[in-house]
Amino acid sequence: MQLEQEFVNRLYDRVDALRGVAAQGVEDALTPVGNGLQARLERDVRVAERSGLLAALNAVDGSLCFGRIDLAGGETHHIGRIGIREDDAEHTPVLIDWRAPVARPFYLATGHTPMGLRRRRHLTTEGRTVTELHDEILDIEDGERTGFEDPSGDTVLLAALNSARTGRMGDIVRTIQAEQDRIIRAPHRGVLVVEGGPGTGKTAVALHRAALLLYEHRELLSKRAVLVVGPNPAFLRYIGEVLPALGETGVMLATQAELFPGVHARGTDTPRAAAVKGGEEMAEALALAVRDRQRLPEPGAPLVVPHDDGDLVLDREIAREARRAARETRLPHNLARPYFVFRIIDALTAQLADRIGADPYGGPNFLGADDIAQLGKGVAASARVHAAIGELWPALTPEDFLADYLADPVHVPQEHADAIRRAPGSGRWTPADVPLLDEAAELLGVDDSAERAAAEAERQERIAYAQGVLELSRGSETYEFEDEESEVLAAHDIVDAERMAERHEEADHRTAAERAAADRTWAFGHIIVDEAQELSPMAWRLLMRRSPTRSLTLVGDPAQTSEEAGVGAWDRILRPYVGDRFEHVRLMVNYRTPAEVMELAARVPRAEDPSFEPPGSVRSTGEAPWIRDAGRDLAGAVARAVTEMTPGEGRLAVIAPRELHEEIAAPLDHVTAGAEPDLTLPVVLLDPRQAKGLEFDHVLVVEPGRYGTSDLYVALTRATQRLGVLHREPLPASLR
Ligand SMILES: Nc1ncnc2c1ncn2[C@@H]1O[C@H](COP(=O)(O)OP(=O)(O)OP(=O)(O)O)[C@@H](O)[C@H]1O
Repeated sequence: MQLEQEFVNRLYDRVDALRGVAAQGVEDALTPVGNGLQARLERDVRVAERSGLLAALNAVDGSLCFGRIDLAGGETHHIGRIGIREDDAEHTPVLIDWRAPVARPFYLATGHTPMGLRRRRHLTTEGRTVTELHDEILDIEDGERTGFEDPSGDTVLLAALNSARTGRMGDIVRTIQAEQDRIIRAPHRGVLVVEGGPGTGKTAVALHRAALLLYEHRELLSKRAVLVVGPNPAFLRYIGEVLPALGETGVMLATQAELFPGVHARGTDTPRAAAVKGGEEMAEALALAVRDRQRLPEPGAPLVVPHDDGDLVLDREIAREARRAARETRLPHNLARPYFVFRIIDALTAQLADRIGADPYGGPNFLGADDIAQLGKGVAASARVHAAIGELWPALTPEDFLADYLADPVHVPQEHADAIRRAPGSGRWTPADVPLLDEAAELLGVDDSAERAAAEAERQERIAYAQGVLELSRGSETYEFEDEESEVLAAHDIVDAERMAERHEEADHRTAAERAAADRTWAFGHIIVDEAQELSPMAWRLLMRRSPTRSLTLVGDPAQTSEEAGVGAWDRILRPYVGDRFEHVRLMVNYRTPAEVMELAARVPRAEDPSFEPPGSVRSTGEAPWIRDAGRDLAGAVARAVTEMTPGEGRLAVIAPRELHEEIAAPLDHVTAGAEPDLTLPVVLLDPRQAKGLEFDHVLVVEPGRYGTSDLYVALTRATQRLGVLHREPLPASLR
């Protein structure tokens, strides 16, 4: 113990030194470096790099080192959250990053396959103090004993599983199990589907896989960022500290509702509406609806546009020809629009020229090319002409287009249209609208020609300015050199005005994750989707657009699926995007829910599928879950149960249908509830959907008769210790 403590002391000395260097580095980098643009740019890069290092060092404080492996040859390696090297010429490793290949036997070695190890040691620390050691002998021949032998081999794992919950998920680097390690390190670069029942560590594994990918492909991924998509904001907050604790910060966490920049979708849909909006058919329906917005005047009813030189007649033929030409470009609606506009203006100009310059005796038109160009300018400048064009081929934003579409949904069966119809201006965007907005944005495209023109104008201005600077530098040369070959290099010799202007453009200092959050067309380096079974086909279309390289880890459990639009079979989801080039792995051991609780929970899916088998629990508590009739006073019964179950340490969740929340919360002190409850408080009130992916020491499920099968299964599998069920209404058959 003493030796390990000395090692840990040395380690923290080194960390403190590194932290000092990093902090100094940031400070140095922040001090002014003169006006040189290159120097400024380099400084910004240094600040970003060094503060990243500083953040990583700060994040991993506490249980920095958690393991040691002793090799048969006598070598030993300490394993930790990040790698640390000595300040010597060789940069000798002192602490091995858990992700490094050298660390792998720590997770995989067994008595059967010792992988060259004699011994594996788990170090438990509190702050910087070593409090426990647990050794496993992996070489049976080895007679040496340390006095810290752990005959069961899983004391550290069980302690982690039994520890009180904090309301925030922790990392599992100390105790990653072999089946999990294989998934975390799966070399597969494409789509990996991780399936497993409740509590099998799917989320933990996916996050550690992200950390591993960031470690192995740092160069690429720190530029492209990793996106983690989860089912709700509470869940994202619950898992939000795992990657920073592993020293990784280049990650964007988002729910579906946040995946269209500029829109925060807080509205709600009926389950039916969400299902329809999520259906594949919507892609085709929206595409057709966009085409519908490319109109022609009715036959025999041309648009007549008053113009200084006489009325212009925009008839069906002119519009049809312009529309054909614009559609032929195959560009999105807004980008094809200029082609439509030009054709119409040309046709109307020709019409005007014919009228004005026509020779009454049938000779050639009187007007020359210049006259016609002049007429064209007049037509192009006419607001009325543009208004008429706008009626036929309007410039559309995704938001306006979708609001119009939802007011009167077309190209879907009548009953679907009825389910999603929404009066214009009523209601807020919903999560199910987000993939539709994204689809619309794809179909419409952004005609940024105006902004680009403005940007170009600004660039020209900068060039002109730079030109001025260069002229000045020329002017200030000494006369002696004026007529000779200059021997002095001046600014204008090295840079031309354009390059100088470019250098003046402001560098973008945001992190990749920040830039990604603001950019709808961002291509992420890797995407993790938790509770992936919840996503609709339309949501998959959105995500696949954000992952052109198809580098994804998908996590899910079909038995916990609740959304009507959720697609059961991975194959059906993925085939359109990657064919059969995806890997599918399963986790089989439940680390969360004790066997007693699982036995009860499994009755729910089994009522529908008698062959259903849940994952096996790794531990049991000896405490059976209870089911009680609450009598008349449900809220009172809940309050009594809460008092009885509230842990000294740890967290209790009351899971109840939303419509009962007000009644239940009334007699409870200090309960947190609502759309974004604070999971770090001792008692939290959730509806079944909010409970997805979360876990608590104790769980009280209220009125289970009102839940769907999968929601009830989710609710019953959230506890790490005790489960109680309270009901006033009849129980579902599976729990009777
Ligand atoms: N190897 C491990 N060591 C310690 N704890 C672990 C390990 N694997 C999983 N756990 C713990 O088990 C619990 C369940 O893990 P996780 O939430 O990742 O499961 P899940 O499969 O995503 O569950 P669900 O589908 O029910 O949401 C977490 O507290 C996690 O930290």
